[in-house]
Amino acid sequence: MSDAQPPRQAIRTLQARKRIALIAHDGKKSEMLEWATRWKDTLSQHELIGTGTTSKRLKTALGLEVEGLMSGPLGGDQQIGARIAEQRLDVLIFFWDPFSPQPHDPDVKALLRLAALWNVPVACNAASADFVLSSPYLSESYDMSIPDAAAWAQARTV
Ligand SMILES: O=C(CO)COP(=O)(O)O
Repeated sequence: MSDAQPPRQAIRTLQARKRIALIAHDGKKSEMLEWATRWKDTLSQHELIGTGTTSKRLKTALGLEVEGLMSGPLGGDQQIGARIAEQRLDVLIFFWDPFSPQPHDPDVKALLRLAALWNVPVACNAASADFVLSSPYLSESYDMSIPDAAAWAQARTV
């Protein structure tokens, strides 16, 4: 077991207009479309990004503006993870499929780890996504605690 962890926390302020990632595994894509249809007006007030196929489906079916990254199995989850590490993502809505093993399972796990690490709000199903989108914090600025990366680098002696 390692006791290596960031020695203290820093504050990160999220702006009122959030950067929201939308991702759904194939078995969950229709559920995501149904959910996003219900929340279309709210979603359109924020900046949306998504993995390749999910973003394409949302754009085509709902006419939402969504920045499309790579498809998940081709590295899309890792691209979203990079946005989290760079503090360029505020909310993650990820309908992952508990019934289908994915070829890129390690990428999925890595993405969820980074979201947990950087204190990014995550919803992994429609009910939790309803809670996140109906939160008053979604349309306000919000101060959250994140690991202090500079203090971590300084404290490392290995
Ligand atoms: O596989 C995914 C997330 O792990 C989603 O990728 P697509 O949106 O390209 O289907």
